[in-house]
Amino acid sequence: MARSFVIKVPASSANIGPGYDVLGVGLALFLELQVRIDSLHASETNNDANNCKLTYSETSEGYGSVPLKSDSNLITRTALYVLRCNNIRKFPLGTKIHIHNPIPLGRGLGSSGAAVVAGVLLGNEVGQLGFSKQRMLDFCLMIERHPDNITAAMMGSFCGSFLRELTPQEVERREIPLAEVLPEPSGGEDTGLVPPLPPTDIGRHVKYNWNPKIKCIAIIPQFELSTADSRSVLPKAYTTQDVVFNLQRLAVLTMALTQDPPNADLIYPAMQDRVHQPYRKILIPGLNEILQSVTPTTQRGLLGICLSGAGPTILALATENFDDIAHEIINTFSKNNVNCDWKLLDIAQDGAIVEQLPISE
Ligand SMILES: Nc1ncnc2c1ncn2[C@@H]1O[C@H](COP(=O)(O)OP(=O)(O)OP(=O)(O)O)[C@@H](O)[C@H]1O
Ligand SMILES: N[C@@H](CCO)C(=O)O
Repeated sequence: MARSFVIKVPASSANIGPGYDVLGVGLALFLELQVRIDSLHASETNNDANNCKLTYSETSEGYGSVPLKSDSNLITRTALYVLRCNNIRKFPLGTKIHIHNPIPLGRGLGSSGAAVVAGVLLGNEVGQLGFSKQRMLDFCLMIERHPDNITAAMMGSFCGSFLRELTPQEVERREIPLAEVLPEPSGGEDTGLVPPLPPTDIGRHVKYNWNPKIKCIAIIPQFELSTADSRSVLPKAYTTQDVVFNLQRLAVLTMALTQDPPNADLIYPAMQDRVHQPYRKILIPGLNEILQSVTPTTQRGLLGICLSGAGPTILALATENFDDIAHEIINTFSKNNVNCDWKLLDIAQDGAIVEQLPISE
């Protein structure tokens, strides 16, 4: 019998200033997969080694560059990893997936986190594995090995998370090469390898409140910066002073963003950071000037400003005056020869969801 369902996963902004690899907020901009499984039309998916035909909407971010073979696309590779951990080698016969992706790639809005979360939900759903969201986080964290974007995309809202310490045996299961977790695109024969199941509860998280008056302005430069490149410029060690600087602000910020009315005098300084932004300035022309010059004093309604995730997007939190704030930042970027788009985004409260659709012949 045919089955049809939709998977929706929000974009996310990680770090929020001092919360490097800790804080993440889900944003109401959704990666969407329309999935149909119909074995009576299996011939349509015959030319894919894993029984899966992928299409990508023309209006999506990454159209033309995102691979559409199931063993190379991040979403379906992730789903295959989940299936293979559970001894299922392929998608069910006649699986068709149409992807619509409005999340810009490599900009600091959690596109890869959303793709990984979507892939794990897809594997869980097509394999009818019945995993909880908490268990699905474990699979995600085998692939994207910091929990901030992943947790916000899976759980929604404003989250704080950490990776728990693993036992030596669990580390062995977690430290297997990524190529074994996500089989390399090969075009060759399935090796039959069964990857180990991930340890349980790798990631622990809490959801904080978020004052709904606080809106997210994302100013999105028109160039990509991969998370790997943006992490490569960070130091291996920090001074006690810089660590304490961030910890103090992190503790205050999580509560400050819940308070009503939001207090810019508290939020703005609590969003300062000494762990990642200072080092990433060399990769993002104009970042230094923007972080220094756009303040609640210069911009009515602004509460705080930071790099979104690994950048290059800027996240400005504000209660009003969104257009002016965005254009002030866009103008500074443009003086540095960087063109931008911008979006005003609400918080995605619920995180990733699967909606079953009525069966049609
Ligand atoms: N919908 C998608 N389908 C397939 N691959 C995707 C999709 N979204 C993202 N990717 C892959 O993830 C890469 C971007 O990941 P990267 O971690 O560098 O940036 P990001 O997730 O957008 O930013 P950040 O992690 O800082 O928020 C893309 O180049 C692409 O390879
Ligand atoms: N915390 C991560 C988020 C990007 O994936 C970083 O800043 O590198």
